[in-house]
Formats: sequence, C-alpha cells, structure tokens
Amino acid sequence: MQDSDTIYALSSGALPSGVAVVRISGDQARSICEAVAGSVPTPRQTKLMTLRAAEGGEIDQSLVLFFAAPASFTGEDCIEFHLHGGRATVQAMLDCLSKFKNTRHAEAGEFTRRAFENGKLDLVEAEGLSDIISAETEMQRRLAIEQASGHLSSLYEGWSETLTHARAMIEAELDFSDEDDIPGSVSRTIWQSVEKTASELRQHLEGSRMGEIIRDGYRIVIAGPPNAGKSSLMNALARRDIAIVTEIAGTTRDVIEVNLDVNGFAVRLYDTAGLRETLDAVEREGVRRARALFENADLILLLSDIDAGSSEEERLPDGVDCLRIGTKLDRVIRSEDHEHSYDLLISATTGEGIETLINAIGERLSSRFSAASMSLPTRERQVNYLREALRSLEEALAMKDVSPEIPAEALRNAAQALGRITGHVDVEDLLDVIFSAFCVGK
Ligand SMILES: Nc1nc2c(c(=O)[nH]1)N(C=O)[C@@H](CNc1ccc(C(=O)N[C@@H](CCC(=O)O)C(=O)O)cc1)CN2
Ligand SMILES: Nc1nc2c(ncn2[C@@H]2O[C@H](COP(=O)(O)OP(=O)(O)OP(=O)(O)O)[C@@H](O)[C@H]2O)c(=O)[nH]1
Ligand SMILES: [Mg+2]
Repeated sequence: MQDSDTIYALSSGALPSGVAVVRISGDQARSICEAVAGSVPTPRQTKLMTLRAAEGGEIDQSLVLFFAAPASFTGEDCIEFHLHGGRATVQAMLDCLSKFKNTRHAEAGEFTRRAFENGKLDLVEAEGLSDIISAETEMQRRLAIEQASGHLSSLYEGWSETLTHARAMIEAELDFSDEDDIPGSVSRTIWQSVEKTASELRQHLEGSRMGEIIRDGYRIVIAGPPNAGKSSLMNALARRDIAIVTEIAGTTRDVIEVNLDVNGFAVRLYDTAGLRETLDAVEREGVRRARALFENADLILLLSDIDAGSSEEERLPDGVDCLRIGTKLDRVIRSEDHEHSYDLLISATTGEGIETLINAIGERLSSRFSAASMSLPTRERQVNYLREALRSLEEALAMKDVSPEIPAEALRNAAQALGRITGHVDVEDLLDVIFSAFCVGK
C-alpha cells in the first residue's frame, strides 16, 4: 500500500440508490478518466459521458466532474462519476477502476486524510467532518459544523500563539538579563496574558462534559423498587414495546438501553432491575448492574408506586441529579395528597404526566447547554490535550517567580499540547487511529 497510489471508493450511501458517486483521487485520476470516458471534462463543470470498461463494454451513462489539483477536496486531482445507483453498475465501475496501475480502493477516511496531509483542513476540522456524517440529532449536527468550520481550531491556535510569544519573551529576558534592551516590565504583561489563557482554557474545559453529552448522549437511568413501573415508563418514553412488563416483581434483570431524541439532544435511557435484597443470583446481578449505572448517570429517575407508600430511600451517589417520580397515578383517588412527596406524578397506563417529564428533561438539557457556547471540545483526545496544556500553564504560573527556565519549558509543553489537537505539531503516530474511525469514501 502506497500513499502515492491513486485511490477510489463509493462515496455516497447504501445501494441501491437513485445516484451513486464514485470518487477518485490522485495522479492517475486524469488518465483513468480519459480511458473510461474518452476525455477529461473542463474542471468543475459536470458533463454527461458514456463510461466504458477496457474491453469496450458500456458501464453507464454518467455525469463526470473533474477537480484539478490543488483546487479539490483532497488537494489532488479528483474525478467523480455520478452513476445510476444500482449494485451491479457500481460493482462494474469499481472492478473497472481496480485494473488501473498504481490505483487501489481507499481505506476508511483516506480522502480526508489526504486533505489533512495537503493542508486543506486540520485535525479538529477533519474530526468535525466525521461528526457531521455521524450526527443524528440537531445538536450533534450544530456542534459538528462548529468544529468542521474551523472556529474551534482558531481558538486553539490563538492560545498556542499567545503562549509561544510569551515563551519567546521570557527566553529573551533570560538571554539578555544583564543588558538593558528588554525592560523588566515586559514580563508582567506577558504573565497576565498567560494567566488569561489559563482561565479561558479552564472555562473551555468546563464545557467538555456538555460536548460529550451532545456527542455521546445524556444518560438517564430509570431506577426504583421492583414493580414500580420502570419498564412501563421505558416503553412509554420509547413509544415502543421494548422491555417486558409483568405484574411479577423482579421481571427486569438485564439493563435495557434505548436512544431517544429530546429537543435535538441525544438521550440514552436505561431500564434496570428493581432494587431489592434478594437471594436469586440472577436478580442480584441485575441489581448490581443497576447500581453500577448510577455512577455515570446524568439524571436518575427514581420511581416508586404512589400506593405502595414510602419505602426505604435508595442511597444515590453524591451530587447526582435525581427526579423522584410517583407512578400509577391512574389508581390514585386524591393525587393532591401525594404531590408533596414527589417531583412528578405519572401514569404509564394513561400517559398522564409523561409529557411533563419529557419537558423536565428537555429543560435540564437546555439550561445546561445555554451556559455553554457551541465551541466545545467533544472528544477524549481533545480533552486530554487541553488538560495537559492547562496543567503545564499552571506549573508555569506557579514557578514564574522561582526560576525562569522551568516556566519557559512548561509554556513550550502547553503550546505543543494545543498544537497536537489541531495536528500542527507532530501527530504522525495518531493519524491511523483517528482516520480509521471514518467512513470508507470520506
Ligand atoms: N459531489 C460532491 N459533493 C460534496 C463533496 C464532494 O467531495 N463531492 N464534499 C466533500 O466532502 C462536500 C463539499 N466539500 C468540498 C470541499 C472542498 C472542495 C474543493 O474543491 N475545494 C477547493 C476549491 C475551493 C473553492 O473553489 O472555493 C480547494 O479547497 O482548493 C470541494 C468540495 C459535500 N458535498
Ligand atoms: N394501573 C397502572 N399499572 C401500571 C402502571 N405502570 C405499570 N403498571 C403495572 O405494574 C406492573 C409492574 O410494571 P413494570 O413496568 O413491569 O414494573 P418494573 O418496575 O419494571 O418492575 P421490575 O422489572 O420487576 O423491577 C405491571 O403489571 C404493569 O402493568 C400504571 O401507570 N398504572
Ligand atoms: Mg422492569
């Protein structure tokens, strides 16, 4: 496998489809187009052409689009064949392309990787592009657009430049400390800018949980004693019959997960085994798994049957957000008597209170979110480098009056960590991992 090979892939979606786009990028793109279509169209103008395989058999009547290097997505010569989207048509085209020399099928993310290597986009933008393709909710899409359009990259580059400048000034002061050219007051304004960067970085990191929530989903765990109506609520929220519901206490044992979209936010909802002491080994394991989920929950819905009266309170991990919900409201005669014991009353049977519950969840998400902006780190990779940068800045600030050498080195580390996020500092070892998570044809 060669980085200089010409690569091709089906870049549009699952077949059959109305139209299928087969994309080619690399040195051979023009000669392949000449061989298959007879000539190369004017750059960036589509042309209807008949495509023929080497044996002369017609493959398809196709729109052909040529992008001349470097003005293309990858920065190389690119050809697109907009074919009829039949499985056999696309297969015939791919077979035809496989016969050309120095030409092979693309790996996952390889077009975007070439765009990165040719300086068309940086790593954060490339990750944003990958996120645009996997976005399923409106918030995921907005966050991805923000990253793909380079706003986050400029933020990181700005910080990195500030720190590099600061280090240069400090080193200059080190070198010329005996001379009078560099006034001592320079370092005060410099350290102020470092301090400002550290506080911006800290604030930015505080948004990382929100970025993760948008990307990976807000985790809601339904918990409570057996028979409280947990699985019934799960089914009502999912609007599907996913979890088994019976009048037998201890029905649910495995954790059941479903993905919802609440106001454009991805939500992962978990139904769990009823919490109780039991000798049944299977049920006990279910209860253990339920409690294990509490640790990483963003919200716990703690259910109990209004009629069953108050049972022993479940101990929840410190600081976890929780809504106490009274269930089976339809069986209660005077609901006013119970309102003070719960945050919400619902009936899975009649649907009463379900809309209010969904709104309460939506409000929690929106209020958390409005505190943040759309400039949020979303990936563990990004967050780890941001933390590393902040640690180095804090070290530099702590040592600034002790020794000038240590802070200069720490500032260098911080700028480097930021450079690794965008890929401006050596990241060769990371590229395989990052791009292999992309789609083929992207
Ligand atoms: N048919 C088709 N549609 C597509 C893509 C594609 O590759 N092919 N894209 C693929 O992801 C996206 C569009 N992204 C693109 C990004 C840059 C260039 C490009 O030619 N860039 C040149 C010229 C820029 C200009 O003229 O403004 C460059 O950057 O030099 C093309 C598509 C979405 N739609
Ligand atoms: N009348 C009425 N019955 C309900 C309601 N919700 C659940 N039930 C009944 O309560 C019983 C238990 O419901 P489940 O949803 O299985 O309860 P669970 O909390 O999942 O129970 P386990 O999985 O055993 O922990 C079933 O017979 C349901 O039909 C409700 O809103 N009104
Ligand atoms: Mg259940």
